[in-house]
This record gives sequence, structure tokens and C-alpha cells, in this order.
Amino acid sequence: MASATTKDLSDVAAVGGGVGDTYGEDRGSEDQLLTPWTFSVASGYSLLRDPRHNKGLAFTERERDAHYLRGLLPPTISSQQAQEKKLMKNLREYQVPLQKYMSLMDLEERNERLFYKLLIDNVEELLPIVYTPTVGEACQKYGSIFRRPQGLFISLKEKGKILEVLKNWPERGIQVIVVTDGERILGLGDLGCQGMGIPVGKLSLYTALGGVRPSACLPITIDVGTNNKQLLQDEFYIGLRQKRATGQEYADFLHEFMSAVKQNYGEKVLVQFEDFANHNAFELLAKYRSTHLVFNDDIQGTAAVVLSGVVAALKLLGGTLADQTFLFLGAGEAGTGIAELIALEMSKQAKAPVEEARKKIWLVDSKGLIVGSRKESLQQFKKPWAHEHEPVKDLLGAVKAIKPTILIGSSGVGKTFTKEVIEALCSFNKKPLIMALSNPTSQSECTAEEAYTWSKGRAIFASGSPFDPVEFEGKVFVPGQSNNAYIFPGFGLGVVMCGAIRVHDEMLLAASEALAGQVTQENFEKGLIYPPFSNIRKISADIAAKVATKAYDLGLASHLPRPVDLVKYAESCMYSPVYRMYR
Ligand SMILES: O=C([O-])CC(=O)C(=O)O
Ligand SMILES: [Mg+2]
Repeated sequence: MASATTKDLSDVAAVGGGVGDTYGEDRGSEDQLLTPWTFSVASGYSLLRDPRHNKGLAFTERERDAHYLRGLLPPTISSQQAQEKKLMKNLREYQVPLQKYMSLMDLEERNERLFYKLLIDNVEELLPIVYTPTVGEACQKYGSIFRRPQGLFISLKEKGKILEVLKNWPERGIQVIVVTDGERILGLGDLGCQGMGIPVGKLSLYTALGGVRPSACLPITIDVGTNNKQLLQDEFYIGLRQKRATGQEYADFLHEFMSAVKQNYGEKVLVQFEDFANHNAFELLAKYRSTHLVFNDDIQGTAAVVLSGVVAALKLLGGTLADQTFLFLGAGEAGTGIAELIALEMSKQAKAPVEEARKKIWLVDSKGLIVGSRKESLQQFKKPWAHEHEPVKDLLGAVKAIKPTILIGSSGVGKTFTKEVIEALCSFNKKPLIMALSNPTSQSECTAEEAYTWSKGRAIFASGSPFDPVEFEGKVFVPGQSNNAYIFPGFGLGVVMCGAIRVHDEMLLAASEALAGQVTQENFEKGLIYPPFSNIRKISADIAAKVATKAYDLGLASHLPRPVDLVKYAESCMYSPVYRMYR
């Protein structure tokens, strides 16, 4: 079949190469690109089957002539806006969120730009579909709804061959990998290979919210088995039917993966670890943070977004960070990650040692308050939080004993902020900050309605999964969504656009400060501690700029010279889903 050849650099150019994405139009200088490249676009029937270039009914008369499309499409020509309107109408007719999810995934498979156009223009409406909570259900049913692979599956069968597997992926200019091993998918537990929905969903936000090109994103699921008995017996399960590999076998497999990634993509590919179980999450981050460009979203991304919300909430609560007392339910990745970043910021602000700052932060796990007398039996990552106190066996007891001003739930267990807990919190706080972070909605520590009703409208509330506004005693309360989706897309964009080679905690603090700085007076007046998601691209550009600034300051950025205006530069790097004209 004939093919139209065009010297189009946009689909292979690295972010940071200064190249826009107007089809056939070079806006950057070629010598900054990874490779000079002549891109060959399919034509005719293949063009319609190529989701990256298909425009459906939007192909113009000239394009239909030039690209052998005559007769393959009905006569009508439709604009991208008209296509968007039709699809949104169709989508809204589905009653079941999972049907909307499947319909959106089909669209992505058919017409990638239209998918992203929809997602960007309707972000508040569609985020709960491609992301939490619906993506959780999609993972639970992934085997049944599976149609086509949207990322790489690397199972123990591929041991010794991971580099070859990476080479099977059709794209070369990968900048961001999101990888999971499926052991702790949201608060839903071990979903094995079906965790793939998470890297896919996270990376679609990298593009929609952070502007990283879709072709630069690679979702990966590592399959070392699953301990989920139900899945092992499920006739439609798509993963290895064996118990999880652990210990040395697991470590060696992950090491082969990390080495292959570096060998294949070099130093500047960002690897985001997602939804690993606690022990592996901490170990992998500790092991690879000094040799690879890695970021753990559940530990570091969640920490940055929560710190941002807490800092913004100080405007409503009064006082400084150091004036607050924190109590966490959940001492895993999210809980200890957030606690540590808060302690770092507190010690920076108060110019005091971080050990002092940690004393203002208390954690409760499944065995009760973490205290010094439990030190011997505690996992390593909990030890910094074992302060001196008599044992307290549950959350309610801990609330009464510690008298926190801020209560944060990150245990993955739903319905744990009970009426008694919230009433106790309100008995000594005029305005408590309550963050119910566990996902999806079914695992939230309490609902927005419960938080406002039980606190009699006094709580400032944010949750990991979205809740609708609540009316209480004639007043409307709008809950915030404290989800790492505010941070990782902009953070990732910042990292790749400056060619960072490592992630430093200071870069996370910069991202967090950038987000807090985006909350407007108008937001505060509504009781909001996060800006609306509808502004997310602007927010992401600002986060990216601040993260890149910090990377340059720390000498960790390799793309030189440093752009003068990093916000403008971030904006210029962002992918636009608007159709391009094919010459
Ligand atoms: O995916 C989300 O919505 C947030 C997150 O990382 C998690 O809950 O593990
Ligand atoms: Mg996660």
C-alpha cells in the first residue's frame, strides 16, 4: 500500500526537544532531538486503523484524496468538536460507569487524539471514569473486559529475556514508565496481572493532565503471580496462575527489569512505581533511587499532594505547620511517606531538626498507636514514628489521647472514621482537617456527607476519590480531592523536560509548594484546599517549572542550556490533542 511520507518529528521528539506537535511543521531545532527521523504515516485503510493518526470523519476532502481514503468513509466531514459533542452525548447515556470506561478505552484504541481531547476538555467528568474509582472496578474485572494489550506484560516466563520484551514495544522515545506488580491495587488488594488498569490509567493522566506525549508513555505490569485465590480460580484471569514469587527470586527479577530499562532507554526515563505492596515499595525505592530516575507515586506523590493540602488548609485553620498535631490511620506507603514529607517541611520552616518535627506526628496501624514499646516488632519504615507513649489499641483511643488537629486516613480500609471518631475530633477542635485518602470510594475512611454531618459542618474535608458536594443545614460544602493525580503528571513533565537524572526530595517539596500556590482566594472562600481539576494543565505547567528549577539548582538536570522562562517552556512542551492536517 502506498504511504505518505512526511518529515514529521513530533511523534518521536523528546519533550525538551522544543518541538511542537503541529503535523508536518518543525518548530524546534533538529539537533536537539533524539534522532533525526523521517516518519512514515500509513494511508488508506491502515490509516483508519491507526489510532495515533486516525481522525475518523474529520478527514478533509483533500486528505481523503491524498491518503487513499475515498470510499472508505461516508461522505460527511465532521469537525473534532462535533465528534467530541457526539461522543460525550453517547457516553452520558451509559448508566454504568464501567460501560463508560470500556467505551473510552475503545475510543483510545480507535482515535487517540479524540480520546485525549475528550479527557482534557471534560476532565472533572471523566477523571472518575478513567481513574479512581472506576479504574478499580476495571482492574477487578480486567480479565473479562480485556480486549487488546495497552502496555507490556512482563511475567516470570520472560525471565532472562526482559530486554527483548522491551524491544517488542513499538515506540522508541519512551520518557515515562509506570510499573506495577499488582500486589496492592488502590485499597483493593492483590489483583495480580489485572493491575494493568492502573499504569494505563496513570499514564493517560500523564498525557491529559501533564501533557507528556502518549507515544512517550509506557505502562508495564510485572507478573510474578498472585496470592488472590479468587483470581487464581477465575476462568478469565489473564495472569500467571501461581503464588507470588518473593525474596531473592522477586528481587532478581525486578533487578533484571530495572537494568533492562536503563540499558534500553538510558538514564533519563522516569520509572514510576505504582501500587506495590508496602515492603517492596520501600525496598525498591531505597534500592534504585540513587542509580535510576525513579519515583514512587504512593509514597512520594501522595505525600506531595497531601502536604500541599495541609499547607493550604493552614489559611483556614490558622497557625503554622509546627502548631499542628497529626494523627494517621495507616502506616504504610502513603501514611509514612506523607508523615516524612510533612516532617521535612516542618523542620525546614521551623529551622529545627527533622527528629523534632516527627514528634508532632503520630501513626496508628492495625495494632494500635505506634509507640516506643512496640519498636522491636516494628517494620523498618514505621520505626521513626514510634514515640514514647503508653499503648493505645485503636483509632478512637488514639484520637482521645493525642488530640490531633489533623486526621489523615491512608490504610486502604473503608468506614474507619466512624461517628464516634469524628465527634471526638470535634470535641477539641473548632475546625478539624479530615483527609480520607483511601481509594477507591468503597475504601474511603468516611464519605464527604459523613464528615460534614458528623462534624456539624465544621470539618475541612478532602478525600482520595471524588465525592459530590454535600448540603448540610442549608449550606453547600464542596469536598477537595486529595489525590496524587494533582502531582505526578506535572512532576513527571518537569523531570523529563529538564532531563533530570535523579529525583530528589527537594523536587517533591517544590511540586507540593507549587500546587499549594495555585489555590486562589476564591477557592479558600469556598473552603477548598485544592484548586479545581479543570485548571490542571496550567497547574501542571507550574509544577513542572518549579520541579525543573529545583533540578537545575541541584545540578540534576541534563538538558542545557536552562530555559529562561520554565513555565512557558513547560507549556510549549505539552502535547495538544487537536487534530493535525495531513499534507
Ligand atoms: O490511584 C489513585 O487514585 C491514588 C493512588 O495512587 C492509590 O490509591 O494507590
Ligand atoms: Mg497508587
